[in-house]
Amino acid sequence: MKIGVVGAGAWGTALAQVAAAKGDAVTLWALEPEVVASINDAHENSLYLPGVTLSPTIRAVDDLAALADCDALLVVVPAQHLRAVLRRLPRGEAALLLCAKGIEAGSGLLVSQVAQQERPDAPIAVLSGPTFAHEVAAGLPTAVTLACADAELGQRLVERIALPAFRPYLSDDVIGAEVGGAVKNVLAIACGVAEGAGMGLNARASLISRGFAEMTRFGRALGARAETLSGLSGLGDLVLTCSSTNSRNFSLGKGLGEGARAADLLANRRTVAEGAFTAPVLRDVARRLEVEMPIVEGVCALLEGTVDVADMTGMLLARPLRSE
Ligand SMILES: NC(=O)C1=CN([C@@H]2O[C@H](COP(=O)(O)OP(=O)(O)OC[C@H]3O[C@@H](n4cnc5c(N)ncnc54)[C@H](O)[C@@H]3O)[C@@H](O)[C@H]2O)C=CC1
Ligand SMILES: O=C(CO)COP(=O)(O)O
Repeated sequence: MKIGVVGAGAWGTALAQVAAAKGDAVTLWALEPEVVASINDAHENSLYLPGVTLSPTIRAVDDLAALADCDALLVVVPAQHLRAVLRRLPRGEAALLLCAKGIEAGSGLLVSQVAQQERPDAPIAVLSGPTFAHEVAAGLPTAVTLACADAELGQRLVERIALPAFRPYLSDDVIGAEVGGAVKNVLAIACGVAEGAGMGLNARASLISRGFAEMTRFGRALGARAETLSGLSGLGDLVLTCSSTNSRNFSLGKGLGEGARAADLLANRRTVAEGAFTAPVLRDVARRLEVEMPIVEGVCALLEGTVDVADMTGMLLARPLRSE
């Protein structure tokens, strides 16, 4: 199975390294010419994954047409750019393994739903789970969810990307795998806020736990299965992302908790904090589905600057007492 990777940020580069680990050639499309040059000349992505020596079998390209002969494409561009990039991909039979975590602004669609609209004939799968890119690139033990409605294709993809320290678990719940990855980014912002404002570890644990209840309610409303939400791509990724400043979303929240404005924290940043883009559209979809998501509502209000940290905390703590 010839693999191509679309998007050479930290995660696309780490996944190219995974796909190349068995010695196969991997074509990696990068948006930025300096990333193409850095990978081909120095076997390093000095912009997005500095310090990692990449396999020499990874060839970076700046032209999406170079992916035309691939059997499977790992699509790793941020959720808000996915539709535009899919429109420019060469037509073909390649399976799309979608690796971004987010909900598209405007449409309110999950990544697989965007891909189905743009590439209705392409077989689709989703890769998600607790995966900091630099740890995967360093070969540290990692387990992920690979979700695909077509069990045979899913099995082939699992076997193609599995490594001794990179362990995919197969699922047929595509929506469930995506909901976890999209929602946890918003909840990680909330946990970062608690960290930045010095609220303590009890607060963080409560946000993870009550946030998981929000994720589960939202996922169930979209048809996700409960066991997917409590698996690697749901609870697993929630715990990872809510626990470390290695997470861009947690770090963004920490800055907010310390009193910075969202616009200042987001200005001129090169790396993506998907939760900032997912939050308002997640809130809108949840309201439409009549799913209660008070933590997500609070994160949105803080990002929009309509409340400060004290207001947000007060609003969450003053909600009516209820059973768990
Ligand atoms: N970094 C990580 O540890 C992980 C990231 N992800 C997800 O993977 C996706 C990509 O994230 P990263 O690789 O971390 O990105 P990154 O933050 O390292 O880099 C930003 C990426 O956005 C691309 N980009 C910027 N403007 C663009 C445009 N107009 N069109 C197309 N691409 C554009 C850049 O070329 C670059 O590839 C996100 O959805 C993220 O949530 C998932 C798992 C782990
Ligand atoms: O998705 C991730 C880990 O699974 C990466 O999280 P951040 O995008 O918050 O850095």
